[in-house]
Amino acid sequence: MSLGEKANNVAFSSMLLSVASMRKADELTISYGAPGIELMEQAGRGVAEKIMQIFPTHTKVLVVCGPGNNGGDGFIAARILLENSYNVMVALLGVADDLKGDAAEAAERWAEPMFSVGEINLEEFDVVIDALFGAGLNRPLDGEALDIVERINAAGKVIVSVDIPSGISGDTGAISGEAVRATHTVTFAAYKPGHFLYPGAAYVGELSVVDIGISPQTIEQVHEGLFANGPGFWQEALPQLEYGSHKYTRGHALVLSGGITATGAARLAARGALRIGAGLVTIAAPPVSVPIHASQLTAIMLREMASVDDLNGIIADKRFNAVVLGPALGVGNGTQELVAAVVKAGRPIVLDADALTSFAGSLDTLARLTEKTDTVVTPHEGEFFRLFNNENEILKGFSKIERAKFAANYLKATVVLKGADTIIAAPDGRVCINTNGTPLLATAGTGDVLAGMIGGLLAQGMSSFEAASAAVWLHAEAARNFGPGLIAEDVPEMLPTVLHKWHVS
Ligand SMILES: NC(=O)C1=CN([C@@H]2O[C@H](COP(=O)(O)OP(=O)(O)OC[C@H]3O[C@@H](n4cnc5c(N)ncnc54)[C@H](OP(=O)(O)O)[C@@H]3O)[C@@H](O)[C@H]2O)[C@H](O)CC1
Ligand SMILES: [K+]
Repeated sequence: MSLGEKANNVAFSSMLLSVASMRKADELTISYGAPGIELMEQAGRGVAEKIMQIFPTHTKVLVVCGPGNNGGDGFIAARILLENSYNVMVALLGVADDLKGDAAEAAERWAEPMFSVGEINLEEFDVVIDALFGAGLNRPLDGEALDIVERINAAGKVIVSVDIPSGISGDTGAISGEAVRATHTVTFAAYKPGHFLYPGAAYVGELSVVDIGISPQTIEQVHEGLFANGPGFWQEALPQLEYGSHKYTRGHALVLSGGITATGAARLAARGALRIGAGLVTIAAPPVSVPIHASQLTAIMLREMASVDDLNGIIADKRFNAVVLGPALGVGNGTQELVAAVVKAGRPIVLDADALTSFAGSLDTLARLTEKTDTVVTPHEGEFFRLFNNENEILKGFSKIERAKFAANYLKATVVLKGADTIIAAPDGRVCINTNGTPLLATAGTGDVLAGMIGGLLAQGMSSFEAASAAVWLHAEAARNFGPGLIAEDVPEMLPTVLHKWHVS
């Protein structure tokens, strides 16, 4: 696929750029002959056009500009709005004479008066454009910078942030002191990780990206393997139903069940695997649990598993081509042995919950297993800490992305580090940041469903990183489609609606 085609391919639009790679893209584009002020003109125009799309010309707009190129974008946006008969004023944090380079040129092109942020009464305006800080934020806001951000937040106006809400780190989403709570954020060329990582994700408001003349080739060239999760990223990798499909071509997922008081988790996982499209799903359960399952299963099949030998007997059948272990399986050596048996059989596996906690304190034992077969592990923060707390010295100060990458490399597995901003990290260094997280999922059993959904996609032959990314996004989308009152049992049943809405098979 040529880069040009790639640019149209939605997966391309999923590429995220770090602040450093964005700066490199900027420099490369300028070195190819596009003057920086031209990029700034297009950035400022993108912001102005967002305002003109939403607000009528009599809207009173205040552009608050910072001391750098983020402020430069603001001057351009102000001039273009004025040229389109908008009622615009500009307030500057700092001194116009200190402006340098493209920002100074942009200020030159704003031929109207410039006020200081101290002179401005925010009450007089309808919309505030936050052009204070963007990629160049390098320390917590204080003094006048903090004061104007607090005043902007307190004014209760519509706020459009340029590139990233001022005070938010473009790379981590962390807040430096305080940050602008934007209604809209307009960014350039590509989204940044800080747009999707909390708390930043809660400050951006409605997010949009505008092309400022940085070519797909350049973006591809500086891209460091960071992706925004969504259908655009994995849609092409999803198993497609063909006329020749029959249940065996759609794979056979096996879910291991816990004891008599903990059978629901396996049924939730199994249902998730079936609904996401696995042709067949079987639960392997200890004898005491068999009658419980038998009375509640219909399309999902059931096998008795009294011992590891029984499990070996079951997975000797090569048609079982993905295994989900963990949901309420029990914590201890028994579970470690079940994991070892499935690894020996060489099938793709999903390790969740107890299958991870059983290895707390013996991370290397787990790593020696997970490196042997295609593995997805799905820890939430607590399980992650229990597994990696011996590595705490190394991980101290690591961002969420860096922790997920460390774990993926350590385990040679795809790591789904769950949370409001779930991170999916592949052993090869690629990282996918989820973009549709919802607190609706904070209810018992939704993690079991997710583990099953990943297993169901692995059973259909999808590779781990894409399968985990697709399952995470579809799982959250199903919850969003259901809405308040969601319980785990509802998630699999909402999948058909989501799969249909997003035209995925
Ligand atoms: N291709 C692109 O991405 C383009 C981006 N554009 C815009 O440029 C900004 C980045 O501009 P930059 O000048 O690098 O930095 P900022 O404008 O974000 O910050 C300005 C300066 O502010 C100072 N600073 C940083 N943090 C603080 C703080 N907490 N309090 C006070 N001052 C702060 C810092 O200077 P110092 O000398 O004080 O360190 C910053 O340099 C990007 O976000 C886009 O909006 C281009 O316009 C188009 C192409
Ligand atoms: K900003």
